[in-house]
Amino acid sequence: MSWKKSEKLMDTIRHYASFPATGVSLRQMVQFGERPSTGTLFRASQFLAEELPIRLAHRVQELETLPDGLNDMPSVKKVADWYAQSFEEITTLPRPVLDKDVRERLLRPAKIPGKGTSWLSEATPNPSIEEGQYNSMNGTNNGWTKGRFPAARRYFAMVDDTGDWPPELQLYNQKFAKTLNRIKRRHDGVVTTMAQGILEYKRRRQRMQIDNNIQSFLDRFYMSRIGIRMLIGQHIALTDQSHYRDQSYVGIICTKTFVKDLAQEAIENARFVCEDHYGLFEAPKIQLVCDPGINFMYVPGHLSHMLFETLKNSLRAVVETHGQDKQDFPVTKVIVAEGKEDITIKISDEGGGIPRSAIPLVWTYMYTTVERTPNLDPDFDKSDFKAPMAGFGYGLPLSRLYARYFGGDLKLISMEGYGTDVYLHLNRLSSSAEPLQ
Ligand SMILES: Nc1ncnc2c1ncn2[C@@H]1O[C@H](COP(=O)(O)OP(=O)(O)OP(=O)(O)O)[C@@H](O)[C@H]1O
Repeated sequence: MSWKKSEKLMDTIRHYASFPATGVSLRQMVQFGERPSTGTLFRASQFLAEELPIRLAHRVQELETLPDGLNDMPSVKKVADWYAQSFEEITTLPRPVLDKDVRERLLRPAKIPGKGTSWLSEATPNPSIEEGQYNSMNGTNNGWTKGRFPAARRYFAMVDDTGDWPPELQLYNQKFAKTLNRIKRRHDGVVTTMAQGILEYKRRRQRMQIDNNIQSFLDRFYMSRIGIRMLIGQHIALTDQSHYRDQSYVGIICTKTFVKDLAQEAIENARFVCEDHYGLFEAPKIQLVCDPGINFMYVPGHLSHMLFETLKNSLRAVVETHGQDKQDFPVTKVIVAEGKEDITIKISDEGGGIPRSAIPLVWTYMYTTVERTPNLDPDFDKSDFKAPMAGFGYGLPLSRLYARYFGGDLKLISMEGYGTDVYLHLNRLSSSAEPLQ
């Protein structure tokens, strides 16, 4: 069944796109509660029922006005339609009619014994982001943007939960989570489909590389996607509390993410993919130096992704520099350091490094030294972006966005002729705001 957007829907999208997004920090998401009650979840649903359409609307508008005909590429149109359809589904979901008492109670913050009223802590500016770096609004909405942190505190808050809530609230929460689930699945293939759109554009225009405009659009677009999926994933997990019996989880956030365990797993996965890809009996070795006690609050899925992508790059460089038939490869070292502000992971390989002139290129989407970009099968849409050994040129730029999303960063220093050091900084204060879209 094909879906078409109406003019009326586009008007509503334009209206929502005139409001700025409200950033939420990792700490705020966790303070919001391990097992939120029906009333608290309802408040969060209400917040998201406004916040997600605002974020989706910005993306639809931007996708539709991309320069140089990029907006006309079939895959780009497909992605824009997914965003518009999801916008429609959230904004048309009927909300329960509540009587005055319930409405007032929903606005009363919970009192936590010994702690007073449970307003969330303020988000602090994200240290890795210059103001407006990932913002598509070009500072036209300053009046609104200034108020963004108090807004997050107002909406994303625990409510007074003494006594029962009317059944409509619970019903709405369930319906809302179901809608979010459907949306999340619809958007699974966004990264691959957008990559396909860029390929279509590069072929049509006979371009080798994308220009700065498109590069910064993609940065904004994928950063926004990380944020949207984080909010959606967190809300679904909090509504369906059966998944996370583990005490250290709040939704998809793990308050005790043990770096050594995750790094070990990423090393095994990257070596496995490397052995498989090059037909090696044994992939180059990776040495891990990490105090087993190091842990912090993070989203384990994000950390695994970044480690896996950077380790794969190192293994590929080592194998290709020293030759596949070599018996003994130089060992890649992964060193984890714990500071007050950051946990830093350094990945040092002896894979020959990268020429200085190519360093800016490694951060651009679709830059890869793989000769033939693997064909993007349209059926691939269904799954999330799972890269093979290499080939799309998305590994580094996307990993850097994941790092920056929670106030960290990813840096790369190379010694051409010897090897590369990648520094993955992870901000452990967890109070920094999302880069706003
Ligand atoms: N550790 C490294 N040593 C040498 N070259 C590297 C290293 N890491 C990255 N590169 C270079 O940077 C390019 C881009 O890396 P990136 O991870 O973004 O994409 P990719 O590995 O080619 O593809 P994929 O999207 O599948 O990860 C690589 O093709 C490679 O040439």
